[in-house]
Amino acid sequence: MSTIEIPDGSLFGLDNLPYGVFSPANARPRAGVRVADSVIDLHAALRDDAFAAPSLNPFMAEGPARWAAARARITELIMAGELPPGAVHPLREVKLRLPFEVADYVDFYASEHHAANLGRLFRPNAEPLMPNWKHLPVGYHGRAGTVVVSGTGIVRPSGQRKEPDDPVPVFGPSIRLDIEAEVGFVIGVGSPVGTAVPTGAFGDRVFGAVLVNDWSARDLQAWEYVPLGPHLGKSFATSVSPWVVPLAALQAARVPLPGQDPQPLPYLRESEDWGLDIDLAVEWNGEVVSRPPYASMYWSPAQMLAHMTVNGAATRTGDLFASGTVSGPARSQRGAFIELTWGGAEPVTVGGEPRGFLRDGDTVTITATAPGEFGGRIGFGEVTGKILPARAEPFGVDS
Ligand SMILES: O=C(O)/C=C/C(=O)CC(=O)CC(=O)O
Ligand SMILES: [Ca+2]
Ligand SMILES: [Mg+2]
Repeated sequence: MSTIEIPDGSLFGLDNLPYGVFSPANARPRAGVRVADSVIDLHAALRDDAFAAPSLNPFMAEGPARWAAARARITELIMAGELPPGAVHPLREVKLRLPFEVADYVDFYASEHHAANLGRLFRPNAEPLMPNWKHLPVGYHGRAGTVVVSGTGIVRPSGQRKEPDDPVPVFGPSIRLDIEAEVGFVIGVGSPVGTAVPTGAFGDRVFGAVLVNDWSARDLQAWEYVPLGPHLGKSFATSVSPWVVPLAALQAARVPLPGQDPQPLPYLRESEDWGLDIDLAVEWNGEVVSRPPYASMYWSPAQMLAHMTVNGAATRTGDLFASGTVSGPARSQRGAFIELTWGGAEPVTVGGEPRGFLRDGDTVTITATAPGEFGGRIGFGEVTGKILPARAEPFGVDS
C-alpha cells in the first residue's frame, strides 16, 4: 500500500483534491487527483468505471451525490494509507492533459473595474459602462475547440487591423497581444433545452473551477468587434489550468458579492452567496505584475449560469463558462495588460525593461489560491503559456 506525505501548508491537501487528466511516462492518459506533489490514478485506486476514460466528463456527468462519495472515498484511502501500489505517481513524472472535453465555451465580462477600463480604452467618447451592464452579466460565445491546456505554446495570431487614421486595414501578425486572467466554471450535469437553471441550482450543475487565460489580440479585436463582439481576436487560443478544483473545495472561499445596485431582475437574484475569495497572481516572465482579487467581481458564477440558460438554452457536461477578466480597483490588480499599461502608454517594468504588450518568447503564468476548509489555503495550480512567433505565411494568405 502507498502513503502520501502532505507537508504542512501544502496548497494541495485534503481540503483541495482537484481533478485532472495525466499520462505517466510512456503510458496512456487517465483521470487523477492531485495530493501534495503526487497524482493518484483514480481508476487504479477506486476501481470505478466513471474514471476509465482519459477525460473527467463521465464522472462530472454523474452529479453531486457521486462527486461527494468519490471525494469521501479518496480522502479515506489517503488517510488510511491504503492506496494500491502503482496508483500513486510523482507529479514531476507525469504529463498533464486537458482535463475535460470542452463542450461549449462562454466568456463573461463580470468585473466592473475591467469593464469600465476597457470601455474607456476602446470607446473613449462613450460612458465607460454600457447601459445594460448592471442589469445582466454581459458575455459572448467563444471557441471551445481552441481551449488548450496550460503549457501549450501560443502562436501569435495574424489578422486584420486598422488604426483610426489608416485609410484601409492591413493584414499581419498582431502587435498588441495580451492576456486576460479569469476563473472558469465547468458544467458537470447538463440541462436540457427549454430549462432554465436558477441561481440556487448552481451547486447541482457546476462541478468545479479552473484558471483561464483568454489570450487577446487587441488590435484585431478593436477593428473586428463592432457591432457583434469578440471574434478572431480571441478565438486563436484560450488556456486552462490542468486541475479542476471541485466546488466542494471552495466552500470556505464563498463570500457575498461586493453589492449590486440596481437590484437585478428576480431570475438573477441569489439565494446563497457565490462570490468567491480567490486571489490570483499574474507573472510576466517570472515577475508578478498583478494580483487580481476575484472577490471584487460584480456578478457571481451562479448569476452567469442563470442568465446563460434563462432563454431555454441547453448546457452540456464539459461546458466552460469563464468569468471575464478579473480586475480589482487598484492598478496593481488589473488582469489584462491593456489595462495594466493603459494601452501601452504606462508601461510596467519586466526584466528591467518597460513593457506594454507581449513579445515572442514571453511567458505568462497565472496562479491562484483560496481559503481552504481547515484554515489554510488551497491552490489552483497554474495556467501558463509562451508566445511563439507568428507563422511566416499564415495559412497561405499573403500579408
Ligand atoms: O469592451 C470590449 O469591447 C471588450 C472587452 C473584452 O475584451 C473583455 C472580454 O473578453 C471579456 C472579459 O474578459 O472580461
Ligand atoms: Ca475574456
Ligand atoms: Mg492546505
